[in-house]
Amino acid sequence: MIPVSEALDALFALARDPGTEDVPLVRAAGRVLRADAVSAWAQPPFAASAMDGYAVIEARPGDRMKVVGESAAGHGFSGTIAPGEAVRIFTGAPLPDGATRVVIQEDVDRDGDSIVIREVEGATNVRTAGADFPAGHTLCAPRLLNPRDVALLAAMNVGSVRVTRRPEIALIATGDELVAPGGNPGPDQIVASNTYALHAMLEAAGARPRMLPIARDTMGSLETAFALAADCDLVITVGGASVGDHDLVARAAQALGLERAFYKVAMRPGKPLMAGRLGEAALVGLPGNPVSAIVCGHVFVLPLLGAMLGLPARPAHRIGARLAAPLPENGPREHYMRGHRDESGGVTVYDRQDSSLLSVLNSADCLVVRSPRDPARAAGETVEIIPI
Ligand SMILES: Nc1nc2c(c(=O)[nH]1)N[C@H]1C(S)=C(S)[C@@H](COP(=O)(O)OP(=O)(O)OC[C@H]3O[C@@H](n4cnc5c(N)ncnc54)[C@H](O)[C@@H]3O)O[C@H]1N2
Ligand code: MOO
Repeated sequence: MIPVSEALDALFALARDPGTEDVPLVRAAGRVLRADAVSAWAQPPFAASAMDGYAVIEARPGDRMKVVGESAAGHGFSGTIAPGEAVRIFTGAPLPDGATRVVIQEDVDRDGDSIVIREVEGATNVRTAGADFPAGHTLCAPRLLNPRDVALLAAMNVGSVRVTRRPEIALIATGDELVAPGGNPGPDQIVASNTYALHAMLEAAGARPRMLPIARDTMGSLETAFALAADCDLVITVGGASVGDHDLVARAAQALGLERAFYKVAMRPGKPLMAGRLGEAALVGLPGNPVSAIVCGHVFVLPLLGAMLGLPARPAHRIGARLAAPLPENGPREHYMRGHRDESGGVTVYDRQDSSLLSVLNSADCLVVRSPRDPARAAGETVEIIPI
């Protein structure tokens, strides 16, 4: 058994770049930017009014000015303003040449084609050219693009971006006992569940998961499944990873030339995790117990996907949290305990931690990480959690 950190490093070493593609901006959120995006222009590109009012060259209360034209958003004033003149102006409109401030219309009395200034604020109500960002402003790669990035890229007049291609990831549930959800389980059968969680997690994290037919516990069925996954960047099997007579995944993969990186990790749940390289693809063999597979999804598969996408190779993000109830001493394996947080952020772990209990995982909102042999912890102590 190897420690979790070693297993993660071995997984990162298996990550290969799936290449890049260009996508229009409406498809960019959630993708990883791979080429710096540079703005060819400044924003705003011209000095603009921040308010509706009158553009003037300085002003004092009591000044009377002649209104010589109008500047609206999209239709500027073409002339130059002179002392004693004002231009009617609206929010977002270009500031006329020569103007230095905008007096808001609430502070002005209009009298035919003249105005009389009643009050002058401290603010000029002018957005200078480039006040938001200058020409050359750059969004640096690599970066996981969020909706705010997309807005900035749009303002930068970037219509499409170069991003990492979505890795193709095969999901292979294995086991004679499994039927797909909505099917008709026989007397000794159950419904495959964890591959559905993994599919959702991978899709949300930027991959293109491919749910393959459930493989039976035979070498032939497993080899067929691997053949269907031959063009994938990553192949994930679930189940058949342990030491039982019907646990054939490693044997089938080895027959196809698997170069194994590791087998068995000192963690709970997830001990019988296996990984290696199978042809051009990375292979991760997850344990079958539903909670084990999903915990390994958070601890190993999502960080591996992040590395494949070109993001920094790092473990699942952990934060500190206060224990709302005590914890017993931990055993020899790193433990990822299913827990939940109350309104004040205090964490309690569930009494039942068996790795078959999906209903407990479903109630949980975090994994409390216990290092090997972590001593008993009192309520109020801080522990590390992975929000899920
Ligand atoms: N003698 C030993 N037995 C076991 C050990 C061990 O060290 N020595 N390890 C245990 C641990 S820990 C785990 S985890 C499991 C992992 O076993 P496998 O990866 O071989 O998984 P299976 O035996 O195929 O299935 C385990 C369990 O999970 C159910 N399952 C499998 N796939 C799915 C799926 N896609 N959706 C829902 N449920 C699934 C399966 O029916 C079993 O109940 O081994 C322990 N045994
Ligand atoms: O490691 Mo198993 O994944 O404890 O149930």
